[in-house]
Amino acid sequence: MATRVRPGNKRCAVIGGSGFLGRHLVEKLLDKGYTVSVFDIRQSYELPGVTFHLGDLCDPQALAPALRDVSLVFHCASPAPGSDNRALFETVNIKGTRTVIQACAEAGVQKLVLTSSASVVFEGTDIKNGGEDLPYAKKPIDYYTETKIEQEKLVLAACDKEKGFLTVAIRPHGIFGPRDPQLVPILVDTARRGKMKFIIGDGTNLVDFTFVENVVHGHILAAERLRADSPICGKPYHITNDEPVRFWDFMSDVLVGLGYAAPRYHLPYTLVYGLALLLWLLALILRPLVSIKPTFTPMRVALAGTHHYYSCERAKQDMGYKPVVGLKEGIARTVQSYPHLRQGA
Ligand SMILES: NC(=O)C1=CN([C@@H]2O[C@H](COP(=O)(O)OP(=O)(O)OC[C@H]3O[C@@H](n4cnc5c(N)ncnc54)[C@H](OP(=O)(O)O)[C@@H]3O)[C@@H](O)[C@H]2O)C=CC1
Ligand SMILES: CC(C)=CCC[C@@H](C)[C@H]1CC[C@H]2C3=C(CC[C@]12C)[C@@]1(C)CCC(=O)C[C@@H]1CC3
Repeated sequence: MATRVRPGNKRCAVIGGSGFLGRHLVEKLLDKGYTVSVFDIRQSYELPGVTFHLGDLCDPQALAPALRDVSLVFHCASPAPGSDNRALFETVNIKGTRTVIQACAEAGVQKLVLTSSASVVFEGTDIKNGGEDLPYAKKPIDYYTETKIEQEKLVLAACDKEKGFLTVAIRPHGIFGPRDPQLVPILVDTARRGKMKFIIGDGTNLVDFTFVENVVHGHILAAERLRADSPICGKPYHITNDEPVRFWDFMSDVLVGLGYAAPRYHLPYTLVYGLALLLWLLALILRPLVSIKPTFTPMRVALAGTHHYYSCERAKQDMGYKPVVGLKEGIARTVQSYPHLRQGA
């Protein structure tokens, strides 16, 4: 076990710092006077004040140099949720997170902030204003969620005030913003293929979409409030925009902002879910022969057609969280940042 790094030093590490959320987090940490060590499987940019360490987080020897002299670690690396590679999720999110915890202990790190996900309690059915006391999903909607649950449990259980190792988990939901590689690109691709004409269900289902800077703000607040006498030790926190919005209004605002038509025609939820399930089964059966990647997976239909929004009351109370960018402004800034995805570009 290494000696403890001087508490409060402004050196931190961001595991997954080359990714969408990770890079926004790194930029804000630099603004706040931290020096940052990024550990990632790839390097996607260069910035003064940032040292990159490339490697797989499952490899303790690769991780160690990134955690040297660091008192605070953010862990926001994960395989992309769209993958159906169960073994990869298990290796990176479960085994890899154990490695991260062990490497933190060996390096004398004092605080670990995990990026979890609000979807750890989502089973594909309505959640309205869900609190952190909801049980973990018994039937998680996919391997990604299944392994995010185990990852969160591992990190929270590792919180040990006696040993001076403090942990907390941030559960964001539907992160969006400039440079997001998922939400806007998938949406625009679907629109360009002429498949964004339909609204699944009656279109009134409310969902949280969270602007990336609010997610970053929640992470940094949690890190700075994480002390042995703080109520946040070993707990999960929902971080949202605190403005649930109709899923289809959000999609329409982004689409219209980029010059595409908003979806108009309604399809019954159960019909679309049933078809998605059939297609998923067909893709599974035919997998040895052909690779089919359906747009409408059961998971996506559930995300698009149910209520799932979460209360961030606990984060407000325990860490003084308040979103720093409203939804309308977040959408405007996001739309503006994708000139290459505009209709006709
Ligand atoms: N985006 C969202 O809406 C939400 C995200 N989250 C969580 O937030 C976190 C960040 O998500 P996001 O920024 O969107 O994801 P990204 O995929 O953009 O970022 C994750 C980064 O981790 C890297 N990575 C993956 N596997 C490894 C590995 N084995 N070793 C080292 N680095 C690795 C990725 O590299 P590569 O790209 O090459 O795989 C990528 O650079 C994740 O934990 C995710 O579960 C939670 C809720 C919602
Ligand atoms: C709220 C939340 C958890 C958002 C996460 C991001 C993605 C899961 C969504 C981003 C774009 C969405 C999308 C669909 C499903 C959910 C997303 C992938 C559809 C495939 C749903 C069915 C359609 O009619 C087309 C949609 C395209 C965009």
